Amino acid sequence: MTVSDPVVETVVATIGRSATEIRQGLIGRRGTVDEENPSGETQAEADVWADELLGDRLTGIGGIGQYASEERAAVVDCGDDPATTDAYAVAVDPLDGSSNLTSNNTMGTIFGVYDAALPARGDALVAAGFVLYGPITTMVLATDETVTEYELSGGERTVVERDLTIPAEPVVYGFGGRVPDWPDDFRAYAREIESELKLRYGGALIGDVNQVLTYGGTFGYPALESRPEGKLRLQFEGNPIGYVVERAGGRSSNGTQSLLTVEPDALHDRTPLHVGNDELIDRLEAALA
Ligand SMILES: O=P(O)(O)OC[C@H]1O[C@](O)(COP(=O)(O)O)[C@@H](O)[C@@H]1O
Ligand SMILES: [Mg+2]
Ligand SMILES: [Mg+2]
Repeated sequence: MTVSDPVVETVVATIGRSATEIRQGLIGRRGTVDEENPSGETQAEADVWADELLGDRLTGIGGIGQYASEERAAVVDCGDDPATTDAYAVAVDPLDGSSNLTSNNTMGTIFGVYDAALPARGDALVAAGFVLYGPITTMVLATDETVTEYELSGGERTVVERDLTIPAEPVVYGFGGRVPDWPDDFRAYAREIESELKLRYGGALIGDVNQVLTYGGTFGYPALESRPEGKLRLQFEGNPIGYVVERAGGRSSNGTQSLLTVEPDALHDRTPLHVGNDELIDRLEAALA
């Protein structure tokens, strides 16, 4: 099943084909480099390598005017200006959860295709999705039309689930950050959820969100006492994940409003991030109000 917009389809196909190579290329790239990314985090060799690989390929696609990545300070202009033409901008988190390379746990690649110049609001997304490097490599893709899950193998993208929706009955939850660093109102909400749902936390947003999409429930990386702005990045993580979960029938929130309506100030802005079944996100917002 292909996407009807040919530019979006080319982006998705390019990321799908690159995923097999990225997965293979992780071998021998589990160390860190002596550099920090624009968020001040130590880069893994694989972060830098995956960003270069995706950057080279995505900037060459006709109809793509900007490329931005969690691993680069500035937006790369690579075609017409998305602000004034119908070119799109692509933003990626080349490797999400790359600290999991050390322990050989799940990681992902996140992407968003924006019909606006970056940084942009999430409601300017025309498509977003992620690759999950689990026991098998899968992709979840959301467009205006639907959410689809694929298996990726040998450069092929095979549909495994059409019209993916979040199950109505929540089962799992995962919350990031250290408990003593959680604000009191979030901690009180978390205590309730802990007594209702089953804990799943793997340290890669993609792995944890995919469990929520599979079983129902919620994932949150809240505002912390030490970091009120949260940990995750709006353009590269919050917007695309919020878009996928909302398209799948759930909700996203920064604590007070949909992630897709947050006005960005800068490319590497962070945000508290909450996604999941709508009644859980309603409860979260009520708890933080
Ligand atoms: O180590 P912590 O604090 O649990 O943080 C885990 C979170 O950080 C991240 O690893 C950040 O993503 P990156 O690896 O792309 O920087 C998320 O995937 C994950 O949800
Ligand atoms: Mg990430
Ligand atoms: Mg990353």
